[in-house]
Amino acid sequence: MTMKVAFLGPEGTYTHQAVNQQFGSGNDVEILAQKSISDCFEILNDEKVDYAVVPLENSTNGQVVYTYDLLRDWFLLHDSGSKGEATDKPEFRVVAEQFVSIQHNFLTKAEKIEDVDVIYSHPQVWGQVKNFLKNKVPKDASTVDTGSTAKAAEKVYNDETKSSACISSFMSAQLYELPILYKNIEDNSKNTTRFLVLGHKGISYKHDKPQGDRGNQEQDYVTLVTFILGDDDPGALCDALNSFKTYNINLTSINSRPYPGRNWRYAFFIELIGKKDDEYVFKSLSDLEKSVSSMMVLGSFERCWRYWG
Ligand SMILES: O=C(O)C(=O)C[C@]1(C(=O)O)C=C[C@@H](O)C=C1
Repeated sequence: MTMKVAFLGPEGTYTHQAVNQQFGSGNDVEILAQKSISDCFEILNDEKVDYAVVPLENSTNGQVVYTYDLLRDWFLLHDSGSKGEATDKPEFRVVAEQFVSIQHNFLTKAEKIEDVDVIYSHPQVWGQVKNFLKNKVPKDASTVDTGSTAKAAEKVYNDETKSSACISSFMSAQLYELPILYKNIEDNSKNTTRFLVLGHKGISYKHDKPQGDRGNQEQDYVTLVTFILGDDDPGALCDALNSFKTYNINLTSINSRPYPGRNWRYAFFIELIGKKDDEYVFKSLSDLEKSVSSMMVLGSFERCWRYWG
């Protein structure tokens, strides 16, 4: 049975590569490119696809804030921009993760970089190629954000002036027949982006076989939780996080995003090691319950073998 997978498109994005890693590119997988990360959430919620793959964070410049804000809106507010409590929560959850090594290339039809006056790419890219932008790009060239790195390649492909360029993947260079003027221009050679696979059901289809068997160890599972603190008590966050210590829960990361409606109030995202079902999280974090006004388990899933490099 064909599996339908939505992803941030068009084809050639790094998210497309994450889809290929997770599901393969056989004819049992139908991929549906979406214009935005938000559209990936919408089409999954409408159950028009089985899974949606979205970028979450990058090892060089951190959070993909668009995705964090969508997780907040869908799971804590549900109706983005609303000030009240979340209405009906979505059925889908985070069911897997992928890690893609991000090697950026400077693609253009121009003969030399001095002829380039505009550079397109996804906003997440600029922070990953700071040295290249500072040392190689003409000072009067402008940078323009696009919905994805492949969208940037599409724009350069359609540009007759030959004075535009994009920072995109090798796959985009091939798909949009764009010459690579500079290869691997990322600041950090280990530049990696983490992607989430969202779905209504677990990953029953394991294409991405790990190399070697680690066995079912605690650190082979990750649980993502999001919550909003209930009041302005300065100790509320410490109390909340202390409950993780009390229950000996291995907290690996905490992120935050503004919580609409009240300045300087935040939605928190925490990551725990271990396979924790909702009941365990809510039960063992009961102390947390006292200090939070809303909490959701975004998913509990297997650690992708690529995490270990
Ligand atoms: O634009 C793409 O190609 C994407 O897949 C999105 C995205 C991102 O949002 O982080 C993914 C990896 C890179 O860090 C740059 C862009």
